[in-house]
Amino acid sequence: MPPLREVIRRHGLSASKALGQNFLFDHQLLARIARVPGDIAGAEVFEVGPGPGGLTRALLEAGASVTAVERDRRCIPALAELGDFFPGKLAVIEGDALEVDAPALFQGKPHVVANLPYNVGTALLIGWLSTAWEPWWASLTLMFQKEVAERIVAPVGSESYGRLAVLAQWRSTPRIAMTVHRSAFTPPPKVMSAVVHIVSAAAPDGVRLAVLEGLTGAAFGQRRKMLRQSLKGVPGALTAMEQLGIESSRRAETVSVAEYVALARALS
Ligand SMILES: C[S@@+](CC[C@H](N)C(=O)[O-])C[C@H]1O[C@@H](n2cnc3c(N)ncnc32)[C@H](O)[C@@H]1O
Repeated sequence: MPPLREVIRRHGLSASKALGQNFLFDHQLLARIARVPGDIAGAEVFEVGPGPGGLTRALLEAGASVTAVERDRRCIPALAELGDFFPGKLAVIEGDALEVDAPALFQGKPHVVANLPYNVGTALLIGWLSTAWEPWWASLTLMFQKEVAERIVAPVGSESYGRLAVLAQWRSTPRIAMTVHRSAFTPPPKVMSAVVHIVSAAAPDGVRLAVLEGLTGAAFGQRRKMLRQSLKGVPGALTAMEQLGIESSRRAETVSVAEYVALARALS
């Protein structure tokens, strides 16, 4: 296979700021990211935003079958060329990952792997955590700016703890698998990055996601306020808090994921 930098030069793939493009070239680093989901030999992988295909190569080299969605038309010929080295193992779809019906693309449960611009990555993550449960994916391995990764894994009581932490933790287990220095990217972004790995867990019984989201939206919408104030507008919340022994003078960031789940169950 030709070196990645040569592919980029030949296809004129200068990084586009508008598309949030920061490319990774370090072969060892890419191989480490491809190992985060575990042994993917023979497994299906859904890659979002392959760009010139650095991570795609690493996933294919690890033995996966990759279906990739890329929005930048310029990258498609370079990805097709990569596919020629792994016959039958790479399918590329030109399109917007926010609009693609991803579950329909797979027979089994794919591992999802993505290095995306942060706004797109967060929107997709929220969608992937909000699907019917058990989810259609086997695991999520996603690059984020470090601060967003910290919000996903944040423990109760920490500054980063909020709606995203509760959504990511109430029926799945997220962890930061590795941090990635900004200098690893071309061009380097302003901030550090981290790879988050998420596997699903059993959903707690009797809890509706919409109710949980309503609660956390209200509570963290006014995170400095006491719960008796911030949850005043959520029907039944104050009574449920009392029944569950959750002090109404507490603030949103002191309420654990299990306590939000118990409250949502009482209101579901
Ligand atoms: C940060 S770059 C990463 C490229 C490559 N995966 C790497 O690690 O070097 C993000 C990629 O996502 C693509 N992208 C951005 N928004 C997208 C969207 N909504 N759907 C699909 N791809 C998108 C960009 O064109 C770009 O190729």
